[in-house]
Amino acid sequence: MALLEVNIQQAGYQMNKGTIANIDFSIGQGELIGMIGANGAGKSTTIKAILDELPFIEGEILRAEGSKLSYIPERPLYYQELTLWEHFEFVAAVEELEEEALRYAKDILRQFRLSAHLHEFPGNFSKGMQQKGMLALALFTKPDLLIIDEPFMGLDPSSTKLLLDLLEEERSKGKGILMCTHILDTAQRMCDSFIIIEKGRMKARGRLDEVLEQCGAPDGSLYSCLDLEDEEDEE
Ligand SMILES: Nc1ncnc2c1ncn2[C@@H]1O[C@H](COP(=O)(O)OP(=O)(O)OP(=O)(O)O)[C@@H](O)[C@H]1O
Repeated sequence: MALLEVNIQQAGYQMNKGTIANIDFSIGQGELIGMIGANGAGKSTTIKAILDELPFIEGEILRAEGSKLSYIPERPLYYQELTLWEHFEFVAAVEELEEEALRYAKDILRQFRLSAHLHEFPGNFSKGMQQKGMLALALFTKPDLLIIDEPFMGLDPSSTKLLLDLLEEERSKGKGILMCTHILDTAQRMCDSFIIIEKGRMKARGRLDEVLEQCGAPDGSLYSCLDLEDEEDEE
């Protein structure tokens, strides 16, 4: 079976008031899916539904038995009283990870040029450093399924390149990845398939040529799929 099957009839922040509706897709091994949509379209809400963090959901979210999920939120979240490295030790203890996982963590942190900051508090890091720390925390647990909200936010070009390489490596090992991003040209190059969300509904789903066809722009790009007028301030 797929790593994740999502079938949301309706879900939202208030009982019986759906912010998102009719969203269904699945993620298989080695698949990288891009979730695309304007600000306020419902991408983060869809992720919250998958993580079972919404007060109200009608539908079904099925995970492959025993599969491990890592989620990287849009805004980095750290424990105030722990240093960067203590976060890794804490997660390793809670998840009963082998010593090998901590070695892998050190390797990712070195590549992200965070080795000199292991014993500092992430609350004092720059935005990009905080984001890299979160990415390393998600990756070192070796999840089967990775859900990432805006992974490129705040990353400098070399960190972006490194992240792209790491995601590619994870995918080649059979991991499934769901990524929300506004960086459309990168998404278009990297992702196997796309989910286009507009006003809380799934406007299109499939490979690039399929979503472009469904958006009525067979010769366009992902930009053509976004109704750029569809911002939250529209009444
Ligand atoms: N905690 C919340 N309570 C009530 N409504 C919310 C909450 N969070 C988001 N919403 C609303 O749900 C709708 C979808 O928001 P969501 O955060 O899913 O958008 P998004 O596609 O992730 O946007 P962005 O690209 O800006 O991150 C918006 O109208 C937003 O105002």
